[in-house]
Amino acid sequence: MQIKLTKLGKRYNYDWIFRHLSYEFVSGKAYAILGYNGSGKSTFMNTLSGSILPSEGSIAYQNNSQAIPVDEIYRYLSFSAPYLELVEEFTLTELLQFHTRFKPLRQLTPNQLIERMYLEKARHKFVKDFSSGMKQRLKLGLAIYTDAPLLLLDEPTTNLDQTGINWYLEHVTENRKNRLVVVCSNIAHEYSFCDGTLDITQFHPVK
Ligand SMILES: Nc1ncnc2c1ncn2[C@@H]1O[C@H](COP(=O)(O)OP(=O)(O)OP(=O)(O)O)[C@@H](O)[C@H]1O
Repeated sequence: MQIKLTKLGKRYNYDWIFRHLSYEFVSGKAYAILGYNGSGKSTFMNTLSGSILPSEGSIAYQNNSQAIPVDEIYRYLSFSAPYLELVEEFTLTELLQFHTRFKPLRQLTPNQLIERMYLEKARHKFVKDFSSGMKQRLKLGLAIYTDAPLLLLDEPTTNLDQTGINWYLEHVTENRKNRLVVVCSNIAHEYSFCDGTLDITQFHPVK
């Protein structure tokens, strides 16, 4: 997966969130999008995922040298973010059955994923009854272990304790090979494994 951004800009009403942003993301590398709260990291991530359209400039996606139109890019990505909801009315087993109908896992069964997330005891529990840390481990497990060449992680260690943070770092680093990984963060340990950084504040328009 390769993503080329050319003079990309996004504004809400009269406010430019970022502008004149040209950058290239290449497969096999991990990148951190940095910036303080409210600086535009999530807006950038949502533009990258194709869920919001840029106000100016362009994004070109390529997978195995084949151009992917923006309205198809959702097929190639997995995404975890605090603002993306799990289907809470399902039990864990039902949720995994549902998820894998749309997106396959990376060479493991739903049962093996449950074990890898240390959620065996919650197999038949409704997701709405999970603790916030369990929900976050589930979101990350689904994103990291979905077979997609583009992995997008916004604030990945939200609600995780130190054990959960170590778990995230172990699994994301084990599963980043041959993929493009983009992490939005302002916490150093979340992106310690990244090869490149992009500071979104450098693309704020000068007032
Ligand atoms: N739909 C929207 N309409 C208008 N303004 C918006 C909208 N979404 C985000 N914004 C504004 O865009 C700016 C950047 O928000 P964004 O959520 O991208 O920042 P962030 O860097 O991800 O913040 P945080 O670290 O707090 O998650 C903020 O000023 C926010 O109010």
